[in-house]
Amino acid sequence: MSNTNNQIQVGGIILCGGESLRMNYPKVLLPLGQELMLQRVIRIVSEVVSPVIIVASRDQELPEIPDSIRVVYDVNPGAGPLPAIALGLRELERDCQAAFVSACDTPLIHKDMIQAILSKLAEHDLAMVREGQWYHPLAAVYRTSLVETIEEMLAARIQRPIDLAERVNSAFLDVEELRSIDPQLHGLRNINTREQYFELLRETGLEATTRVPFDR
Ligand SMILES: Nc1nc2c(ncn2[C@@H]2O[C@H](COP(=O)(O)OP(=O)(O)OP(=O)(O)O)[C@@H](O)[C@H]2O)c(=O)[nH]1
Repeated sequence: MSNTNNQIQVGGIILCGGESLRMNYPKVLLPLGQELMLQRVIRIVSEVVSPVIIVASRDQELPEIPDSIRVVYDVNPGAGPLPAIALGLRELERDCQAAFVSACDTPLIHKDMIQAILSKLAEHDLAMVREGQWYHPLAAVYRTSLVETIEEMLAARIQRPIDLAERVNSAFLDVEELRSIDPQLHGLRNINTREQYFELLRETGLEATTRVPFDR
C-alpha cells in the first residue's frame, strides 16, 4: 500500500453526511453485492491512503465499518461539503500533511484514479479533477495546512470549494487526462437516484448478488 506523495503522509476523508433526498434512502446503506455503498468506498480508498476518516451527520445510520476508521460528526448538519472537509482536515492534521477527499456515493472509484489525483499535488496546496467548467471537489487532495484558510472562508460565509481552489495554489487534473486510465470516467460517477442505482447494478453485473431494499 502506498500512502505517501513525495514523502508526505496522505490520509483520506469520506463525506457521507448528505441527506440522500433524491435517493429517498440512505446512500451509505445501499447494497452493492455483499457490501454496502460506504463499506465499498472505504475499502477502495483505504487501499491507497491511511488513516481514513468519515465525516457524517450525527443522526444518520452508518453501516458496520472497520475499527481503524474514525468517524467525526458535522457541527452544523447539512452545511455542505466545505465545512465537512475542514472538520476532516482538522482531525487528520496531526498525522497527515494532506488528505484525499471523496464522496460516499461514487462506488466505482478506483485506486488508479486516486493515485493520478495524488500525483498532481506535487508542491501545490490542492489538486482537483476538472471537467470543462465543472470541478470535482470530492475527487481531490487537500493539504491539511489549508484548514485555516477554509475556516476563514467559512467564517466569511464563503462555502464553495471552487472559491478555495481559486484562492490557493491549485493543480487540476483534466478529465481528458483521466480518460487514459478510465475511459468512461467510472471513478467519478455518483449515484443519486434509484434509477442510477439500478442502472449501476445492471451495468456492473452486481444485480445478481444484490438484495435491493426497495421496489423497482
Ligand atoms: N458530512 C457531510 N457530508 C455531506 C454534506 N452534504 C453533502 N455531503 C456528502 O457529499 C457527497 C455529495 O453530496 P450530494 O451529491 O449533494 O448528495 P446528498 O446530499 O447525499 O443527496 P441529495 O440530498 O439527493 O442531494 C455525498 O457523499 C454526501 O454524503 C454535509 O453537509 N456534511
